[in-house]
Amino acid sequence: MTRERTTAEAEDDMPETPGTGAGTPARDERDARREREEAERAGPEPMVAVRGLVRTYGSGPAAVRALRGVTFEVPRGELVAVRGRSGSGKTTLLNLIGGLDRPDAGRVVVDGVDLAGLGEKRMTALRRDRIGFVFQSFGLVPVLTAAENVGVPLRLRRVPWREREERVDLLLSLVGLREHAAQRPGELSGGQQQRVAIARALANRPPLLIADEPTGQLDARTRETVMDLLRAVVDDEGTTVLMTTHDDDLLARADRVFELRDGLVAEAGASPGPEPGSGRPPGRPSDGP
Ligand SMILES: Nc1ncnc2c1ncn2[C@@H]1O[C@H](COP(=O)(O)OP(=O)(O)OP(=O)(O)O)[C@@H](O)[C@H]1O
Repeated sequence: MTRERTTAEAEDDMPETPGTGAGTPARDERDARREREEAERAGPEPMVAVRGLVRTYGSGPAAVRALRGVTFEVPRGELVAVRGRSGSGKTTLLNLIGGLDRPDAGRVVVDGVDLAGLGEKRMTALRRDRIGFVFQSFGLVPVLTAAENVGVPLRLRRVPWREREERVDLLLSLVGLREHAAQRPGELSGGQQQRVAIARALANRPPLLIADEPTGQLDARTRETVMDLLRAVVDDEGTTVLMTTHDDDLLARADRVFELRDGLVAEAGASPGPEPGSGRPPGRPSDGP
């Protein structure tokens, strides 16, 4: 396939004139333009870009090298799963991407923001506004009702009462729990609690939802509902979801699966029904990279 020559490529073929050599302002401008054009050709920037991530716990002979140079990307609008044996570093990886922990080396860019450049205040704001977290243990406040739990992130952002009520109502409908709005976590099943946690994570309309073993504590039937919900969050809400899981059924519903092994990551496969033109082969995730 032929494509039109870019301005930078056309300029490259032009004879050098005095004053346009390497290191000159004209050359710098040309390089910058070429980078912009390459970025445009490469398409939208990923929701998450991780480069050479290293995280070691402790030091000396007892040191645990949880991540030894992890590089991967999470494209926007996909349900992406990370799997790996217990202790392979999945939670460590999510904590670094979610800004809950800092790496020893490497880069994490979330929604175009390089986390390394953020102080604690801006990191907190990024976590609040751009990332929703869902944990295996739900993390709901026991004394608050389902509706109040979902409304917590909105209160933190001082969203006015009426707008808050509307958003909470919409979110509880989305997760199928409108009828349970006034119940406290202790009065809900595990699957219902996880759905409240997902609704709460979506309260601030984060572009990225991070979920650590979201179906880990659930029985088969409630797992199904939560899996449907995560798929709907991606397909209907346009949210990007990055999750860790051991659950084969959930892995099969992911658009992309990465495997963490020996502190490194490899793409393990894609689920059936790739997007037209994505070039990804159909089929369940393979057993290894
Ligand atoms: N705070 C910590 N201090 C010391 N070692 C840690 C700490 N957190 C994790 N580790 C170690 O780092 C390695 C990776 O742990 P991590 O929790 O990221 O794995 P995981 O893949 O999420 O495991 P699981 O599936 O069991 O949750 C493990 O060997 C673990 O023991």
